[in-house]
Amino acid sequence: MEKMNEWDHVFKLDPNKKISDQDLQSVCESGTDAIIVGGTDGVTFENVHDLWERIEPYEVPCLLEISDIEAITPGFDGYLIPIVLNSQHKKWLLDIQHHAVKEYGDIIDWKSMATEGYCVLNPDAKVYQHTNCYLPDDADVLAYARIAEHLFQLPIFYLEYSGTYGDPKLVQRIAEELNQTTLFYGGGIHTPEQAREMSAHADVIVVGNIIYENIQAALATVQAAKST
Ligand SMILES: CC(C)=CCC/C(C)=C/CC/C(C)=C/CC/C(C)=C/CC/C(C)=C/CC/C(C)=C/CC/C(C)=C/COP(=O)(O)OP(=O)(O)O
Ligand SMILES: O=P(O)(O)OC[C@@H](O)CO
Ligand SMILES: [Mg+2]
Repeated sequence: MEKMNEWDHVFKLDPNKKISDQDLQSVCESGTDAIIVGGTDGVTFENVHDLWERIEPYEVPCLLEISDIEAITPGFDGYLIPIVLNSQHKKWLLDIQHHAVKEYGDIIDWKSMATEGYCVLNPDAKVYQHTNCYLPDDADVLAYARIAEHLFQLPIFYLEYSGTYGDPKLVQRIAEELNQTTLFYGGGIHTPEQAREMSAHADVIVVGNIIYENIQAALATVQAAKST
């Protein structure tokens, strides 16, 4: 499995969105530490496989964030398994994962898997609604971070604001708390200033939607994160 604790910046590509060959090349050769392929809806075996085939020729590590068991495609450098800590439904915390392991446990290469403890903080995000989250206050988030590190010993705690820029003070507070668990921050990073601000606290920043809106702005986040 890739050394995620050495990363600063990753791009997240949504298999359900179109990207030109030129933009994909720019993303893959940007100097980002890795590409994560993942999205909440419309993720299929076909669109994941198609995107993987286009990224595979580049040197950048490429991981699949599994959101649908039907879309698992072999060949990725690693696989990220989300669990949504602030979901109100056990389905998104344990049941889907349990079903997958019960079905495929004999063939899983455990070394290529890493679990992400998501804490979703934007009520307007698709993932928030899809996984039936509630909005935790700062004390709740701190407790989830402590559970991630000390009780579950998760490799990744993911502060997810998908679609909107989050609260740097909260990210700072959570970063101060985590030692072993790698802190991912994702959501609304559109400028080098935002990339720098969140990189000052989070171990890894995740840049997603801006790739599809303004490729030059997306690319500018890489150096910003790496220079912090
Ligand atoms: C060949 C090979 C590698 C075999 C492997 C064997 C195998 C079957 C392993 C499976 C192991 C396993 C335990 C799998 C679990 C599978 C699973 C379905 C887990 C559920 C994950 C989950 C809780 C999904 C919910 C949604 C979620 C958290 C998605 C993450 C992506 C995300 C937040 C995207 C951001 O949203 P976006 O879609 O971009 O939103 P916008 O469009 O609004 O931007
Ligand atoms: O798409 P954005 O808002 O950049 O968020 C990135 C990532 O955290 C989404 O899962
Ligand atoms: Mg997205």
